[in-house]
Amino acid sequence: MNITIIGTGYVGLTSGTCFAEVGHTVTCVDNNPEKIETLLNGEIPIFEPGLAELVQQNVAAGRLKFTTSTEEGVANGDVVFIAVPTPPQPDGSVDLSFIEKVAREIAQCLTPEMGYRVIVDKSTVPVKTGEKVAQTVRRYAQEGVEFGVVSNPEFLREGCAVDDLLNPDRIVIGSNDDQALAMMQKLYEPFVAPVLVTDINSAELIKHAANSFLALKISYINAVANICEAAGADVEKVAEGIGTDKRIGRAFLNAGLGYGGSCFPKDIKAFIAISESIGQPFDLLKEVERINADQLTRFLDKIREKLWVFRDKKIALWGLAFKQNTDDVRESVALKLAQAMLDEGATIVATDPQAIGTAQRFGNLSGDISYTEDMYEALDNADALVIATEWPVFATADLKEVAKRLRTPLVFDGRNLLDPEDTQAAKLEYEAIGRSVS
Ligand SMILES: NC(=O)C1=CN([C@@H]2O[C@H](COP(=O)(O)OP(=O)(O)OC[C@H]3O[C@@H](n4cnc5c(N)ncnc54)[C@H](O)[C@@H]3O)[C@@H](O)[C@H]2O)C=CC1
Ligand SMILES: O=C(O)[C@H]1O[C@H](OP(=O)(O)OP(=O)(O)OC[C@H]2O[C@@H](n3ccc(=O)[nH]c3=O)[C@H](O)[C@@H]2O)[C@H](O)[C@@H](O)[C@@H]1O
Repeated sequence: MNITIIGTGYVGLTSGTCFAEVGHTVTCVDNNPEKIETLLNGEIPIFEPGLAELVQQNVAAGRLKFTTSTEEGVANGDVVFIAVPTPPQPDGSVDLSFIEKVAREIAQCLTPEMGYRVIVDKSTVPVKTGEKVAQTVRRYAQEGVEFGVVSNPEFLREGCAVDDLLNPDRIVIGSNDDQALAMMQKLYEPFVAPVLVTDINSAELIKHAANSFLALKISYINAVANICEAAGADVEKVAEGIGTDKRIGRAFLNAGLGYGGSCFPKDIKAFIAISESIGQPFDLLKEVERINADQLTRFLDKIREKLWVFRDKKIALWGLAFKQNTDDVRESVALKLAQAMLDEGATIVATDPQAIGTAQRFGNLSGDISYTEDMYEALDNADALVIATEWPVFATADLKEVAKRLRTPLVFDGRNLLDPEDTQAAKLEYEAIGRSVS
């Protein structure tokens, strides 16, 4: 099928490329000319494992192209996806101005001669946005234009987006229009995954409910971790003990500094605002947010307790990205932690396998911070090592080398990556999350 994706960011570029990979012909549109220029030059504007190769192969095969022209995109696509940002407003509700603008732009490019078109919302949007998109397109399109609107939320995780897209747990398509649903089912035929067909409102709600539930799991285990600390238990054992129950599952029970990233913080805020706006306040999610914010404060207290004061202390910081396998630093807890330590006068030498460049460009950190590609070099003469992101390379660090390079052998592990016994063997003083047993 011929499809178009409007918005060539994390979601648009990765999903467009994966649609091309399974045989569709895809036009990716973006109104940022530098981004399109980069892609036309064969470069990828983001780090996502496996993506660069797939983009190259599909461009070479003639199934994937890039343009800044929405008109060209709409002319080429029987199915037109919207994958533009839905950022939070100061009160937590969703700024839908990007979606509204694209709906108008699509409407103005449609003609009755094009025949029936499907407009698909892939961005994460509040329930009932599809109805608004349909109204807007109808209002701005010529008489006689035929179209259907679908909600097809995206569940990919950054860092494993290609695999999540090619092998999804499920595909959700929601619409009140049978012709649109039939076209979407055909589009997804090459994927081996259960397809859940719903009305449009339910599909939109599934996305916010899914992200909120995952965030809830994280805050739940973090609250349990704090109880473990006070009681002298090990949260890793508790997570294993509850996670092996199939009804609960071990995934997303990793205690740590809490969730960050461009999605969970904004989507939880959005779901709180949506539920309030329709008269059904979801206060449980406010507690999820409170626990999440507390994790950072508690961790800082823990470091302060050992160091006494941050001023004139050199901290080796392992991790800048909001999670492993990405260069994305949006809403990264690692950066919030770094800024808090800098504010108290610490000197930081930071490292990250992929996110040094993005942290320098977009992190807005102010204070005495420098960066090194070499995670061991960061440790030289430092008063403590602080681990803030769950990169596997940190989990397998040579702890003898860590102990040798640090000035004082203090390690604060904000992601429970290291084995307490190994740290003991290396003569490191080790603090983690919810692991008070020695
Ligand atoms: N990043 C992620 O892991 C996931 C994001 N989502 C959702 O997908 C949506 C998009 O997120 P990202 O891809 O991360 O955003 P992004 O910021 O990486 O990409 C959005 C792109 O849209 C472009 N754009 C904005 N207005 C445009 C217009 N009028 N015409 C053409 N292009 C336009 C921007 O230039 C940008 O390149 C959001 O609603 C987000 O919540 C959903 C699942 C996963
Ligand atoms: O809507 C979205 O944008 C996406 O948001 C998340 O994906 P992502 O933000 O890429 O990353 P996650 O792997 O979910 O991690 C989010 C945050 O939670 C933290 N986390 C995750 C898991 C865990 O057990 N503990 C924990 O603290 C991570 O460190 C990270 O800061 C969801 O997992 C995706 O399904 C969803 O599509």
